[in-house]
Amino acid sequence: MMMSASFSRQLLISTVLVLLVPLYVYFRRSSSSIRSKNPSVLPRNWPIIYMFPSFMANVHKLHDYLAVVLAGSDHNFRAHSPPGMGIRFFITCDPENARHIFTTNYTNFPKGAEFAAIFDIMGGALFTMDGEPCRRPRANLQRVLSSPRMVSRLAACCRDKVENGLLPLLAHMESTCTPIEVQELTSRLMFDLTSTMVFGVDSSLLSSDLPPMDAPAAMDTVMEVGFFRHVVPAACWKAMRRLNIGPERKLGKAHVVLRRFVAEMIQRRKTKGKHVGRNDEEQESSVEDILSSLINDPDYADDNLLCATLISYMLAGRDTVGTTLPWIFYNLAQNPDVVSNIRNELSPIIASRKVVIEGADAMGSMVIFEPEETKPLLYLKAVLYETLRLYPPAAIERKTVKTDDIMPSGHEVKAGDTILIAVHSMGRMEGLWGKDCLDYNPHRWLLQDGKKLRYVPSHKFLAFNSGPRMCPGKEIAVMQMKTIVAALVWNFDMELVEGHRIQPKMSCILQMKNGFMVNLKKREI
Ligand code: HEM
Repeated sequence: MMMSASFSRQLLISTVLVLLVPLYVYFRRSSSSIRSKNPSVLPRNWPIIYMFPSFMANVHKLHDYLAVVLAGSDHNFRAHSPPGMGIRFFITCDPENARHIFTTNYTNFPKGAEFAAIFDIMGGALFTMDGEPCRRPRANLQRVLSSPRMVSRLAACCRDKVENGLLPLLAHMESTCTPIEVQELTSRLMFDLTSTMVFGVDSSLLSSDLPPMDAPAAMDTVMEVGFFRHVVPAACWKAMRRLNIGPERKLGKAHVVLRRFVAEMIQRRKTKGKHVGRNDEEQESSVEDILSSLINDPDYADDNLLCATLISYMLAGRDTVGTTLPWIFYNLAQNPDVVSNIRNELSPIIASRKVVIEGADAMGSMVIFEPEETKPLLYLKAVLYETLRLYPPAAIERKTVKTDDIMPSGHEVKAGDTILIAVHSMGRMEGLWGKDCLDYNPHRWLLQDGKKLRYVPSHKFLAFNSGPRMCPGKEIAVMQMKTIVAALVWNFDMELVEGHRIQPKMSCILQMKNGFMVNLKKREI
């Protein structure tokens, strides 16, 4: 699943080379826009090459770099190209600006044509759409995802997968003293769960023979080359695509793999013999997966659009939860007190209901938790939110400006400007979260001795987006993460493999570059 070291190098080299060619990607600090509290942390503005050296020196740790720059510039930062080039960036992690962009004046800040071009594999799908055309597909999707039948089916699938896939596999690996790469495992798990949600078919990647991960690897490539496309001028990556060289060559192959995967899954779904699409009324009551809600919809008669849409839902479901889970376990491995608190919250459930997993053999019995049982748990939810505050999978949101506007922070933006909303930085600002903003502390989410979850508006806690395009899968994601984390934390102790370095990958999604290696030990309960 992980990007190979050579591709990683190739991506970095291509990024550097392509950035060196056109002068217009060089950032220039607009002196009037920065009211710095600490000018030393801001990118140095060199003659001719502008902020290019600072940018290149930090591109491998872009999110941390942006957090420092934004903390030093009152949460807002403007970067321009040299005069005449017409490239203007406004980078912000100011919640009031986020509210303006995502809600109050939402129609003035579309994702834009360049965003749609960067994610061309999802061309025409909801994810790349803007404005009024979103309304219908979004409403349809929300209807499907919130139907009681779908919700209970997804909960049952998740529970069964934990019981019959995840726990036995972990028990087996533990018994053979095999260190576990958590990110690959959660990627397999979430790929299977998301395939079931999207196609009604389990892709069975989470099994003891660890089958090849061609389609998940292709999805990772979409996100990694998407990052490349974001940071180099469009003309450059488009030329590389025409010539079929560098990262674009790898992306072309990934597109083929993903389209083939979708075609196979549709075929398997049909062969399964379920009623895929009937009359509206019957379909409404029988929707068990997203595909059956689309297959007879005239809006999706075009096979390319259907394929793009199904790929986008696979990415929305797998990438986000699959990326968040390793960060949760990474934080738990370093905070044993948080692990104890989770176990204390789970204990009363065990007292009232215990399920013994068959097949655990010498490992003894294991316990799972029903999604209904973990639903009311507030501390566990606080653990999820605290992880998403510090490690949001979509670390940067990109918008464009339709007509000239003034931000609540007082900054002017012009039609055609690009706005980057630094979601990752927003979770790390002292002014927003207090002096302990960098500490992992789930208690910050709790009130009244842990009896109430603190309300934080979505424009300040942006992990699930905000406004009309807020994530429609939030409740499902929370259910899945609670079920998985509860089972793992209750049944196993987890220890980081010594010397393993954790760092984010250069990607549109906040994956770990080297994965996350741990040793597991079955708990004696
Ligand atoms: C930790 C879990 C998750 C997080 C943090 C998350 C976050 C997000 C974010 C930030 C967006 C906006 C992306 C953008 O417009 O640039 C989004 C959109 C979306 N999410 Fe989620 N998501 C999660 C899980 C899920 C799940 C499990 C599903 C499916 C059941 C899902 C379905 C979607 C869809 C379909 C969209 C597109 C909505 C639109 O464009 O209007 N997400 N999500």
